[in-house]
Amino acid sequence: MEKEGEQLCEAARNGDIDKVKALIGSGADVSYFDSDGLTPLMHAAKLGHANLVKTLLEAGAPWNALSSSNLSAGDFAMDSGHQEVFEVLLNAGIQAELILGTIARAGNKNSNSNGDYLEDRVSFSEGKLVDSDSKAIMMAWEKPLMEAHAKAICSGGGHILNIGFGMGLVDTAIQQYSPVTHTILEAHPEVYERMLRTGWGEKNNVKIIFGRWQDNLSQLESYDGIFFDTYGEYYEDLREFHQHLPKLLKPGGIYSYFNGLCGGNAFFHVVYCHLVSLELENLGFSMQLIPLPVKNCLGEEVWEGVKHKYWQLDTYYLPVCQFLQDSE
Ligand SMILES: C[S@@+](CC[C@H](N)C(=O)[O-])C[C@H]1O[C@@H](n2cnc3c(N)ncnc32)[C@H](O)[C@@H]1O
Repeated sequence: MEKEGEQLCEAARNGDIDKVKALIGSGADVSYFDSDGLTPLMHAAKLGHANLVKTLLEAGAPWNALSSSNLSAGDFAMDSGHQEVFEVLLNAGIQAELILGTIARAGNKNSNSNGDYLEDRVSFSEGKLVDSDSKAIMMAWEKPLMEAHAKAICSGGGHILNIGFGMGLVDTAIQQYSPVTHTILEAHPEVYERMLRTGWGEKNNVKIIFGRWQDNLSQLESYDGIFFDTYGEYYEDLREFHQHLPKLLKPGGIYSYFNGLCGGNAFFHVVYCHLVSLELENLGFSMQLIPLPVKNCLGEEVWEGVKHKYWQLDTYYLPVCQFLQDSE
């Protein structure tokens, strides 16, 4: 098996599609990792062999396998500038995640993703808010990003909704635009208690709703700007929130969310940016991703004492979604 695996990797490197097909036909393992920790798909992607990439994917090669340095075939294609291979892998990733998502939703109907986190202790310190496991809930390096999100959702003034207070960075920035009303939904008891202690309950235009957004939809109205940034939730929760957006956002209103999906891998992040774009466009929103460089605000010292480095990319893509439908 090992011998065929090595031969498959070599044939993939050489772009020898006939040899690859013959080896697959005789049972070679398409998900084999060679002694460098690379799969045949990674080799083909790295060298830009688009047809070979398609053949390997059709034979069941995993699009999302990772090398020992945490790179996928798509990362290799991106890094080497092989556009056609990149697009083939991107489509494979989107298709696979759409199918897996549908299966997961069918089996997961009544689960509550962040029940444990909401019962857990959190602690605030200089520059960060962490859970009891030292995982960062929110960090000060995100301040310029939060300011950019606030600017986007407040561009039309009016009534603003923010879901997830955290360190209050985005809410502080929203206040600079003096919205008519500023509604904040926050589910964690200690975060909520700190909001009250620091005077958020006394601001004239602020309405705080304590609880999970899922349990408080009936208290919400419709808004000119909405921002969504929760913790301990997953893509599925974001997706579920998006199903409510057509009711929550006024025509012409702006919606944005913290775009941290798969922030540890550049190619997976691109796959998820596309998935969310597709889904929002299907719901009647236009979607733009504005690139913001973040490399310079992210030195190694930023992550000291934090368990999981949730962001490792040089660019942040700020989503700006506009509701295009006319009101009837
Ligand atoms: C990443 S922080 C938000 C950071 C915030 N954008 C800022 O600028 O500081 C996420 C917040 O969402 C809250 N949260 C988590 N799940 C929630 C839910 N289902 N409904 C409402 N708030 C939630 C968390 O308690 C936490 O305070």
